[in-house]
Amino acid sequence: MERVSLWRAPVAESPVHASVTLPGSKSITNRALILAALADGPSTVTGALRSRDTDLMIDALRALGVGIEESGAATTLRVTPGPMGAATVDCGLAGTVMRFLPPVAALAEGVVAFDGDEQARSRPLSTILDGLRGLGVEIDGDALPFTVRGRGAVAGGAVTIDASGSSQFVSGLLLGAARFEQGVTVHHDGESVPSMPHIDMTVEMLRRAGVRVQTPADGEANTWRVAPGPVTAVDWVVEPDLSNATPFLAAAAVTGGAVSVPLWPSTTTQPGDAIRDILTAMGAEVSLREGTLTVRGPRRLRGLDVDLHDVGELTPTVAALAALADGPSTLRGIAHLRGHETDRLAALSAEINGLGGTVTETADGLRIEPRALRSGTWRSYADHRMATAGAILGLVVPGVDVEDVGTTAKTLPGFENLWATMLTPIGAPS
Ligand SMILES: O=C(O)C1=C[C@@H](OP(=O)(O)O)[C@@H](O)[C@H](O)C1
Ligand SMILES: C=C(OP(=O)(O)O)C(=O)O
Repeated sequence: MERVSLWRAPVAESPVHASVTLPGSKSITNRALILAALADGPSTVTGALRSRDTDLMIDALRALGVGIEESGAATTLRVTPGPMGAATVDCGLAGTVMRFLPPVAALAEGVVAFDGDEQARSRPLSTILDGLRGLGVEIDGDALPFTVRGRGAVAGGAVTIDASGSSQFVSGLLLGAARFEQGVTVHHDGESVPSMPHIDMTVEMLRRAGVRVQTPADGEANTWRVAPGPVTAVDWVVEPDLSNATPFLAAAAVTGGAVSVPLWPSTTTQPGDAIRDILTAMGAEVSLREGTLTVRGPRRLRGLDVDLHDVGELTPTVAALAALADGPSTLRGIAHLRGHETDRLAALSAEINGLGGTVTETADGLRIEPRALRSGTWRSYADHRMATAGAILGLVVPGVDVEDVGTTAKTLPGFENLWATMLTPIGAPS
């Protein structure tokens, strides 16, 4: 039987005081790579995240025929578009790869075969594959593995999809659409679309690349339109990953310490920015001064009732915080998390309850009653954010063994070292 590695989450012996610099955003990096691959000339991506999800994107684009070279540093990439042809794409467990690349593959001349991790085969995908079929693309399959029969051109046009399962269905269709003959008009019909800031990120980056985009804010409800036209090469500068900053900020909140994250953008479409309001609502003191975000933990962490529909990515961090609060919490609006890396609602309730907590799943979220937690194994389910949630609990619950902490490499390689450095008292030898 395969042995799963266990990582004993370090306990914070005293309130955590640290400054933590985070690598680039996964979501911005993978969008920049796609837009650079479709651009009318070479682009650079500075501050790119290098992690499993972004390296899978790089490998896939290279396989399609795009030139991607490191320029001086691994985080500075020079991207040179080229003729795209037949390729094999490994999506791993990356939603951004499995949903953003099929429209790009449709523009290649040749068969592009997609596959990914076993666990990725159950992530929702048919919405975007059917959407592409509606735009004239030939695809075999409805989930991983599937094949796109690229013909070097896509007709494009209007398509109606139900994107209530993932914002990435909308983002994926929009990102490639300037290169479709008629562009695209995506109309959403269904329950509300989650993770809207991520669609705003897509729109903002398309506009920065000179693409004309209409959004529901321009008047037509639930409708996004991308005009056909060139994608301008841009020198992208990637912001730090604010979602990956949240476990570190949570460390201040649960230990009554102070953690700073430099280079916090003053305005951003990253959903991680919402952690400021969430931690404030839980009683922490949060300040953003001269580009550095600082969280000072409260003496008592309050429970909260919060709708995370727009920022579902933050749920594992918020659930860990809630499990350590002094009153009950309700996290709502996140039914779509059942289709994330794992069913995060089931995983969070099983694991917190496994440590003695009281968490119940609701139709669209979690209800968390704080309890004194005890030691135990914390399963990660190949989910980077499950692993970091276990690390947060382990700061104050001795004896939490996180399974497969290496899964954090999906978006944050070297997480354990960053975590250990955060816990090293300032001035102590590291
Ligand atoms: O477009 C993106 O970069 C992302 C969109 C969101 O997906 P969902 O809309 O499926 O939640 C988010 O959770 C994911 O981590 C990244
Ligand atoms: C949902 C997530 O990832 P993905 O991009 O694989 O959907 C996430 O990072 O929380």
